[in-house]
Amino acid sequence: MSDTIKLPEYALEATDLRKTYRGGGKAPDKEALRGIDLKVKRGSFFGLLGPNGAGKSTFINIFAGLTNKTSGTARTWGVDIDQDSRAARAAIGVVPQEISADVFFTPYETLELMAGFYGVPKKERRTDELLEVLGLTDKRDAYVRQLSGGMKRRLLVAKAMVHTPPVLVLDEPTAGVDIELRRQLWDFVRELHARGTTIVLTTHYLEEAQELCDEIAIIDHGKVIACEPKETLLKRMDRKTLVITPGEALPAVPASLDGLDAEIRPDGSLAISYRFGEVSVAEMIERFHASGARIADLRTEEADLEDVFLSLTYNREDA
Ligand SMILES: Nc1ncnc2c1ncn2[C@@H]1O[C@H](COP(=O)(O)OP(=O)(O)OP(=O)(O)O)[C@@H](O)[C@H]1O
Repeated sequence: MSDTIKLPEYALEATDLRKTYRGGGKAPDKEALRGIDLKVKRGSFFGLLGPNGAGKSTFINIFAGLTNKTSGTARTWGVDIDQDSRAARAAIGVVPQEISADVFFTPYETLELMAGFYGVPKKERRTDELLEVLGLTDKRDAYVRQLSGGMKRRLLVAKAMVHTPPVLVLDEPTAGVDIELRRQLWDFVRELHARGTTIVLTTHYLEEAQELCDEIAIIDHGKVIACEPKETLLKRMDRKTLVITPGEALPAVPASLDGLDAEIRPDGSLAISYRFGEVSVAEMIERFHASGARIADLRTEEADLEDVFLSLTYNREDA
């Protein structure tokens, strides 16, 4: 990107984006996106989370040019996909969820074909560099069908990067990838992000999103139910848990803790869930001691993304 070009504030923007899949035969229509408003800031590492069938892939596929939207607007790198679909597509690389291998080509040929498809001039191609950073150099001339699942997935990442797009979208990139490969993949993606690529990631591994993303949106039943910086989202769960390991096994929750949300866990520890500012840790300890029991150990637990996710997506009324 040249410095003289004004960079957009948002890498992706969706306004009232809707998608209804028409049911064939007796199948009913499916409203997969029900008015999505979402902005992904340029330069962010954005997590798009949601339960199965929430609409994440549909959302991504509209930006990738693989699915037609029913209504609403979508802009990639400031370009409306209806007004200039070619320029919009050139700004984005999508690593799809499904592994569909081009079995008759080698990784090298696959990347060269893809670069040709995007109109990347020969001297600007990065085929060997991409194979190298994704650990595929020694498979450069093998048939793709001979690659392992993890290698095929890395080839998909390389394919999405041939035209050096400023926005890279990864749809469930580590499903079925072993820990070592997952780490390599994240190192690569982190490096891209550090060099300025905007990353949008969908994942079922909430720990992964919690570790990597700085901004998180949660989609459920085709609607955005939360979109905020990760830290803000985590603060929504202002509940903490005080976990006391008693000196001796407790037969029941001590009466001195009446009124508090306390339970004995299967491992024998006593867990008191409390809202920050509602009751102090000192008071809880004092009340525990008042029962005559001893404390062998003590710790607190904070909410993580999984708690937030479950509390937001579980049993929603408008679902
Ligand atoms: N081609 C299609 N025809 C009809 N319905 C579809 C089609 N593609 C997706 N759907 C439906 O649209 C809804 C959203 O699907 P989508 O794949 O976007 O969800 P997702 O959040 O990506 O799910 P997952 O996490 O399981 O990948 C689902 O109910 C799905 O069954």
